[in-house]
Amino acid sequence: MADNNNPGTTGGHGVEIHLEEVSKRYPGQQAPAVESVTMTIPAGETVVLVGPSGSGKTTTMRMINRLIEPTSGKISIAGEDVLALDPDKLRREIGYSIQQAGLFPHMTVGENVGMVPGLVGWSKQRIAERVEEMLDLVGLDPAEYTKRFPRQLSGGQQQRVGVARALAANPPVLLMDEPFGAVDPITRGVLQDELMRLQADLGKTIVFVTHDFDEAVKLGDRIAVLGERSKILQYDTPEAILTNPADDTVAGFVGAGAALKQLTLRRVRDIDVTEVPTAKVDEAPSALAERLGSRRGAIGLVLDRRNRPLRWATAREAGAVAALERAGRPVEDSVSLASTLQDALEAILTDDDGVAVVTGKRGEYAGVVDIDTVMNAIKALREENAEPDEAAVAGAGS
Ligand SMILES: Nc1ncnc2c1ncn2[C@@H]1O[C@H](COP(=O)(O)OP(=O)(O)OP(=O)(O)O)[C@@H](O)[C@H]1O
Repeated sequence: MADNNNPGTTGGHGVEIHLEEVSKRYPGQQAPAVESVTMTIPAGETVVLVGPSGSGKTTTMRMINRLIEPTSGKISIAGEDVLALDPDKLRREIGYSIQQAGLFPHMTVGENVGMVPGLVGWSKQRIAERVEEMLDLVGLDPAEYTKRFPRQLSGGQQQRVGVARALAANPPVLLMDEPFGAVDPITRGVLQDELMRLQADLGKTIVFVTHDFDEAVKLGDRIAVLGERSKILQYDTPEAILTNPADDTVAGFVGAGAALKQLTLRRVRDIDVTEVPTAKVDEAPSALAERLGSRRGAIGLVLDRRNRPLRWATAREAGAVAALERAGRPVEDSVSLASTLQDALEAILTDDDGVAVVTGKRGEYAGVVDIDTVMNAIKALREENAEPDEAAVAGAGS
């Protein structure tokens, strides 16, 4: 599976994983921990398993690399029967990263990262290059960290090394079991962003276990919500689960604020921004006042010579100054087209007039968003993810 002739970071593209009626009954247990799970994890996607403690997430994941042997059922990776492979060889071809990084304490960072490439017979030279490349990839300076021991790193740094180690032999599949569970929320957010950035380049097939639904929404192309014995309660995109939970249990797990969580899935560029009257800073104040007209409370923007937003002003405020550079109040905050709708909402809620200015790549004015814009986007999302039969009814007239 792993393409060992390709030491680059873009080889080892994801492959499909398929579980067919997979069950696990631990010795001495009455009930199975996992009962007859069937699911396909598409090549190159990140699938997040979420569910309450004890639902069997870890057991399900560990059966994929046979750290736990299934009692019955079939598992294939890229069409190959996993249960027919040598388990040691299998595990070297699947990246694995766990909470608290699981680094070997008596080995240096470099030795930890280079371990699997060493086991599969890479030359010393190639391993050294790979270690350097991997540490770079996860944002650790190789010169500073290669020779350190895990205990000489922060929790977040250890997690980064854990990810570097999982990726080192360029596996097509990565299994991640609550990899960011042991770090503080801020570091966790940073590590999640880094994983998303990495995955955009690498296109691995990632199976990720968490009990944090927000993490699942952020990272997953698809989410499998698991109930007892790993029963799949819903397996769908984050949008679909948020807008249309399959049953009350899923709804409970999604939790309060499902509509708000959807706001992290959409970017400002995905919605229709609106326009307000504008004037360049060296125009006469009366020009802006005229464009704003007599509508009470209407607000416009003063732009600098390069079209960047400078100040908010009403017609009255524009009329009260000799030059627009002193009209109204400064634009303190803006969101970009790449910002999430959640960021936009936050900016709207903290703005005195309830509007957020949107800027493009070079900071140029691109429009504004207000609460109506965001509400319309939520409505559109809801319609997009309506039940199939609702959609059929809606579409029947056309
Ligand atoms: N080695 C074992 N022997 C017996 N029972 C086990 C063993 N490992 C796990 N179990 C049981 O199997 C069930 C599923 O455990 P598993 O760790 O897969 O759940 P999980 O969803 O990952 O939970 P958590 O979120 O708490 O980590 C639990 O009831 C657990 O007690």
